[in-house]
Amino acid sequence: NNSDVEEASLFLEEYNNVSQTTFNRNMEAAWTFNTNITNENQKKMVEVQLETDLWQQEMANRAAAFNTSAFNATMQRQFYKIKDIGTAAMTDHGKLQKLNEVLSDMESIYSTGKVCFAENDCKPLDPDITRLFETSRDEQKLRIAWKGWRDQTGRKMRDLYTTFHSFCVYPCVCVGYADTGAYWRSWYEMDTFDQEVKRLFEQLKPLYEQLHAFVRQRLKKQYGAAIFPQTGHIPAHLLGNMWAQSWNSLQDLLMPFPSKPILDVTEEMVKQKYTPRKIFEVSDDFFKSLGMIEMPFEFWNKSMLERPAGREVVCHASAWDFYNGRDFRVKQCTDITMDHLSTAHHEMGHIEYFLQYRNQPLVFRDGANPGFHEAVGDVISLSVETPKHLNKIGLLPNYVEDNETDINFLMAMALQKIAFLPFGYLIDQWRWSVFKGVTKASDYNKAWWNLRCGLQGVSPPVPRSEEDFDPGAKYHIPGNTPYIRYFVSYVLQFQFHKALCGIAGHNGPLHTCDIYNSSAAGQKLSAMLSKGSSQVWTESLKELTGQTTMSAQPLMDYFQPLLDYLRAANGDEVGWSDDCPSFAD
Ligand SMILES: C[C@H](NC(=O)O)C(=O)O
Ligand SMILES: [Zn+2]
Repeated sequence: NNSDVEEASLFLEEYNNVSQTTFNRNMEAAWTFNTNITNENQKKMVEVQLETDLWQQEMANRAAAFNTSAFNATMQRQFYKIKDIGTAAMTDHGKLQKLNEVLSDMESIYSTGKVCFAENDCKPLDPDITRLFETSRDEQKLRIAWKGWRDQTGRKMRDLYTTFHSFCVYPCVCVGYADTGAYWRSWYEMDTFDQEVKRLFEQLKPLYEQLHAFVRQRLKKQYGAAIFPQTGHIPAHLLGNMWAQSWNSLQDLLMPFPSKPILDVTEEMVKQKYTPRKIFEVSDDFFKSLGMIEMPFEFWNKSMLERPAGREVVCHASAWDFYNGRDFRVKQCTDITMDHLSTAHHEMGHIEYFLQYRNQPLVFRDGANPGFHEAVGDVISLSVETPKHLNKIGLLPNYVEDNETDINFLMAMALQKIAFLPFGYLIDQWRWSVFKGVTKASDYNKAWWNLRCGLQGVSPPVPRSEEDFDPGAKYHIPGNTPYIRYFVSYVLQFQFHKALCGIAGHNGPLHTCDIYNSSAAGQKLSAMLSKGSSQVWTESLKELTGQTTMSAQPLMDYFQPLLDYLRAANGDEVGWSDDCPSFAD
């Protein structure tokens, strides 16, 4: 085959030109469906997706005709990525079409799901049911909504997911991999990746157990011990979130020192008449303060920053690269809450990454690994959410710093970051076992609740069975978006934060650091982001932090003062038993 470097360069040039228009067209069709869910838009998206997959197959086949062994590392990496196209490699085009249809059907069921409290009283997840979980302390109403959401989403997807699943086990359609899970893990370019995340999870478990014990004890006071199972689990509908994945909306119940000012600035945002646009301008301002790239004209012109009236949309927030170096958008049904301020930073972090690597060859316009992409915005939020910064931008007017507010702040951050860890870890534990064929369709829900009970210490508030399909009630399962990336991000973002705080000249504990206005930090971060996926992520990590491995140490150092407080407050009432209460066999 062909080892001619000249021809190889011409092929890469052609690929980089044609791929921009091919992927741009694909993103536009997906955007049209995501911002207006209709049968016609769904059909069009599936059609364009198939055409894009087939184009990728053709390019992969042409790339395979080259012998790259004598090419330089960058060319070799580009050829590798052009050939590494996952499920798009499926040669049975009928099956490929069916796969894309099943996925879009599940996405549609999830995004149009509503919880009905009465005949003509049905509410969507965003904003209504999300607000209910954040603000209601009515256990019965929460239980109805918890069950209703799962009846209207997961329960309706079980057969579709079983069909999807049949495409993803061995012989995997992702050419060259044992199954789809193996393909997804390959993006981390280390064959010990699953052991690495397991090691990190075990290392962080003691922090989670202490937080879980403290929250359980407070919630028992709030709701009475009678509705808590003897096994030590926390009923999942009481944790302020539809999936019990972040507990920060319970701050009013959980502050160690309740006499001090509350750190949830939602009320102040509403009082100051914040709009969705204002929320994104606050985030844009932070990136500008670091000397990074500000949001371009198209971003403000073409994003969907709030839920439109009169049509169905996919409300789960996401950031979009239209692969032409100019057009980048966020789609978010923004509500005026602190959680959405944080989400806006998360999504804009993706856009900043797109902007930083927009001149890379197309196959390098990606995160160094998927966890990097999820971490960018959250790193900025670690500065924004400090009381010092919230005070600076006028959202926390009467704030006085002392030891008690310090612990309160760490508790607020732990309810976001520590609470998330087992959830961020378990979703792909479940999915990888499904893709491997270890978890069969007949055990989907049992395997799910074994993980939810075992790792997260939560229990279902109503009995579950294999009639249900609770994984389908979480966006990323019907959306087929890998999830371990968020667990990786929650570890990496503290490593990034520690490094950037050092560069910004911060003195004192990590949790008081705010890198706002530090052009030195901005330059260092930009330099790393601009590399995209052109080099292995350990090189990118080294350029930013000096380390070449993921480390939970910065996260643990950040929360150390809280851990000391929790250990003293909890005594030995810590942990839960492995058996899963109220799972009907
Ligand atoms: C943590 C994850 N974030 C995201 O999807 O952007 C979630 O919302 O479940
Ligand atoms: Zn994200």
